[in-house]
Amino acid sequence: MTAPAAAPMFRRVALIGLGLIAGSMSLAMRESGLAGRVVGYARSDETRDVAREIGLVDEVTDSAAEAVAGADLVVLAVPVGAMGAVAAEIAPHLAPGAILTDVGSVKQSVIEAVAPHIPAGVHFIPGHPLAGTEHSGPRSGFAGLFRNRWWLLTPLPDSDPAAVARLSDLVRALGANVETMEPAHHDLVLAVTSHAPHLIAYTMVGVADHLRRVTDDEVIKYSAAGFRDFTRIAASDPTMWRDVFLHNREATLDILGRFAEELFVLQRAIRMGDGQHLHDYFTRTRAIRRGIIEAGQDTAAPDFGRGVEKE
Ligand SMILES: NC(=O)C1=CN([C@@H]2O[C@H](COP(=O)(O)OP(=O)(O)OC[C@H]3O[C@@H](n4cnc5c(N)ncnc54)[C@H](O)[C@@H]3O)[C@@H](O)[C@H]2O)C=CC1
Ligand SMILES: O=C(O)C(=O)Cc1ccc(O)cc1
Repeated sequence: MTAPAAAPMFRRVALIGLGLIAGSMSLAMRESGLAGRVVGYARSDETRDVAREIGLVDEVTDSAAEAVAGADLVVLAVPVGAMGAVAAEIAPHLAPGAILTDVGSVKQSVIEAVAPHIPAGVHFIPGHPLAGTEHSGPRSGFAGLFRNRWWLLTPLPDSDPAAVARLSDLVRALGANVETMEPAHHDLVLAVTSHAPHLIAYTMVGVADHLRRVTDDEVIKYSAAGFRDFTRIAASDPTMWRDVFLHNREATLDILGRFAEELFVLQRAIRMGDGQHLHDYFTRTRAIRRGIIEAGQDTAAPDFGRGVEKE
């Protein structure tokens, strides 16, 4: 539950894309009266139909232009590879003085794709909630998604501080903690904490899938906790993650290079029977986990058991 708001912070909020993140924003904003009206648009008929059926927003429009007309807050919540095209489509219809933000997992490429389309007088403030699950689609959202999670904003050098403050207030009202960051730094940090780990999980599940044939499905039957955690991550939306890797290429490749080097060192320690090295290494990594728990930032997403509903 988010805290009830005395008065709406935005008169009309337009959500472009109606999946996990937009749906969760809508549910949280409506639950606590943060928006006068929440309107939404998604590209596929099926997603719009589901959103209407479950009452995800106050109104589902049949075009992005209709959704953003008169909105004082517009949120782009589509895969990062689609942000530029959506921005070009809505740009002529944005109201002067509106705040435009996005929730994409990558920041530099989204800024490059979106900013050139945005008319003067509209405040573009890129953002990224560090909150999510492996589920996607209009049925996957829930109001509590952002509670106690970070929401990073990467304002542009000429961003209006009053608009940044207004968006920060909304994000806090959704239950999140706000921090501002340089876009390039964001992309490097997220490559370490989210993007490379997702690729490693995808790879591990792929390896197990290959092995299935030789182990007669035992890797599935006897799935222990470690592997199950990987399968949760590797069930994440293929379109979203394809776009993340293609649009945070350099940072992800840098981190994966470092990962491979470390892996070789550990492989060698195993081959050489160097138990001291392994023990020292695992002692250091355990301290990192403990630090995360102590900081109250255990972001392990619970399994909400929702089906994956694609657009
Ligand atoms: N899933 C997660 O855990 C998190 C995702 N993000 C970011 O948030 C954004 C949205 O992700 P989700 O809500 O998880 O995705 P989702 O797959 O649940 O929803 C995406 C929505 O965008 C719509 N869409 C796709 N292309 C479109 C286009 N060209 N025009 C209009 N609508 C279009 C789809 O119909 C769908 O409604 C992505 O950029 C992702 O990187 C950020 C934090 C966490
Ligand atoms: O489900 C998980 O474990 C996540 O890591 C969710 C997530 C996915 C992508 C993001 O950009 C932020 C958070």
